[in-house]
Amino acid sequence: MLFAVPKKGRLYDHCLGLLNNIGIEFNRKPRHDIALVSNLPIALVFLPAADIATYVAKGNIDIGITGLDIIRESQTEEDVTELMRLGFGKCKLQVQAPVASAAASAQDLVGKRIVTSFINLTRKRFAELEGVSEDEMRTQVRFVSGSVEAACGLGLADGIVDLVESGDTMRAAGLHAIDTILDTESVLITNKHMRFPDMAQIIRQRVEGVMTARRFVLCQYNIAREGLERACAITPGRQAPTVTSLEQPGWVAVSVMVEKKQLADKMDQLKLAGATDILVLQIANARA
Ligand SMILES: Nc1ncnc2c1ncn2[C@@H]1O[C@H](COP(=O)(O)OP(=O)(O)OP(=O)(O)O)[C@@H](O)[C@H]1O
Ligand SMILES: O=P(O)(O)OC[C@H]1O[C@H](OP(=O)(O)OP(=O)(O)O)[C@H](O)[C@@H]1O
Repeated sequence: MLFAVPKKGRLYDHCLGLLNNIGIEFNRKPRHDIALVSNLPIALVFLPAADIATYVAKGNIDIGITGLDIIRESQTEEDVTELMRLGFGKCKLQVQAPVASAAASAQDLVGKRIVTSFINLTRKRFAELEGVSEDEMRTQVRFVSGSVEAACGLGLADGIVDLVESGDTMRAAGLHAIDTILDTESVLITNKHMRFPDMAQIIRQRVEGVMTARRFVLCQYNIAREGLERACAITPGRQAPTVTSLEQPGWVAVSVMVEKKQLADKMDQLKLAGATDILVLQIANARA
């Protein structure tokens, strides 16, 4: 099975970390864009993130990781199957204009000059704003391959469409966002005629396990049996809490998965409900 991974850029480190966490072992020789996995029948193919959706859609690659923005821009959503969102590479594709200009909404840029690396999504958005087909639109959309944020300052554009995460690049260029075209993140994709469905399922389950482990912690606490019902309502767990007896009569120990973002609140509530010795343990991996 051929598995495409971004060869550089924003997604590269995240992808290497993920491959490591799902137990994929490989040795990539310098300047080689293909690496055999030693413990599964998989070859990793390192490609520009921007091309991965096309390779997967056409069936030249079986499974891959890329951004949702790239899937939409390459117009491959009909041919690729999203296996799961991966929670990294999160950012927004936004229309931006110079802070010093009069443009306060994307509508104000209709008929003007827009520069972007996302030609198709930009044309679609401005055709919508103009209420005409893309062939009839007045707005001029020009492609540049990088450093898009420089285009307004250099006089090539009245506005740009580019990705924004922290907003630092945009602010440093004297721009501000006036419209959001897409919220994007990394996605694990395959194609409609996947040649190795069993292997894809294994990869999906492993990734799911890693993501669950990142999202949840294991919370353990002791509670008097009469407080158990209230405590279980606070921490119902994914399926149900594990309850074991303590040597101390009338007391039980509870072990339960809790979402990290709710943890502090849940611990406060458990304390109020009479729980003691509340411990929190990291989960290294998980499988439902
Ligand atoms: N600032 C960002 N924050 C989060 N994710 C981003 C950010 N910039 C890009 N991405 C995601 O990473 C993908 C690849 O972008 P990146 O700029 O790293 O590409 P690249 O392969 O280095 O290409 P290029 O040479 O054109 O910059 C994007 O399509 C998007 O999904
Ligand atoms: O909101 P921020 O956190 O500043 O991130 C946004 C920047 O990140 C991306 O570019 P990248 O740095 O990957 O380089 P590029 O311009 O060469 O694509 C994007 O094109 C923006 O320029």
